[in-house]
Amino acid sequence: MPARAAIEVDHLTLAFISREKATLVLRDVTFSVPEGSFVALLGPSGCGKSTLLHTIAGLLMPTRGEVRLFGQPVRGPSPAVGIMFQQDYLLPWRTVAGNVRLAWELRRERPQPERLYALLEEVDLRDAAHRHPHELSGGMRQRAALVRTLVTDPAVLLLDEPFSALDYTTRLRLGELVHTVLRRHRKTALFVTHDIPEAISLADQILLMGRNPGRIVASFIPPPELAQKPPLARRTDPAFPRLFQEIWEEMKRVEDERPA
Ligand SMILES: Nc1ncnc2c1ncn2[C@@H]1O[C@H](COP(=O)(O)OP(=O)(O)OP(=O)(O)O)[C@@H](O)[C@H]1O
Repeated sequence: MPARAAIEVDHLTLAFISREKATLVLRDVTFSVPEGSFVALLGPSGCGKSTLLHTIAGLLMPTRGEVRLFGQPVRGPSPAVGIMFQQDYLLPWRTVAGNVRLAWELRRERPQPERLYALLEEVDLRDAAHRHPHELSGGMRQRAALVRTLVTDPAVLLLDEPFSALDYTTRLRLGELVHTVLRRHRKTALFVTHDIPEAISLADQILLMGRNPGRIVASFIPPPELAQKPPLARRTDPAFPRLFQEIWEEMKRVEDERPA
């Protein structure tokens, strides 16, 4: 039986309206993300990827169309959604454990120390639980942010370029780790990136957006021999450069196109 849709974006149009003008940012965007899958959103700068993520998170309201989570229309922020950003937004005066506990505090829920330490263990941060953010590397900080996002058990994760501030090796390692952890916890993820290899190495499906206005222009599904491998192993599979080439051709076309 096919997986049910965790996220449905249904003919979504969004314009930012001020007293002077209306800026159409997203036009008629339609796609769905099956439960438990990892979908990457690629597209040129300014095409509306973050705006789309914020709308799915219930932080922006559609001008037309609808977003649904597990069949329910999104009317505002939901506990079913966790977000990870490029910046970790850790509070400098709190320890790693204290930052993670904040996720429960904001929801007025009782912290669960066992769950906290199990997740820290899973991302190899158990020994850093009582350190402050300034004592951590960039990769450790993002791992702490991942635990803070996961600890309240959201079904859906929205990841807005969470690795882009990291050095290359850390970025590859963290991609592998996030993929493993999200699979293990059966999370659904929508992941924004500018990086085609990153999208191919992580995703079950890759959506390419065009701009002016933002819309979905193409969708790519990695072949099974690629999709069944973990992220780093995908990069050395012969199918990898073929898919890269296919996406790159389409991306060049999107980058060069004139406003619609
Ligand atoms: N509050 C706002 N009011 C007016 N325009 C906005 C607002 N927020 C974003 N925009 C515009 O919407 C467009 C899409 O922005 P968005 O940040 O979603 O793009 P993006 O694809 O995530 O870009 P990048 O890849 O550079 O992060 C841009 O042209 C931006 O200037």
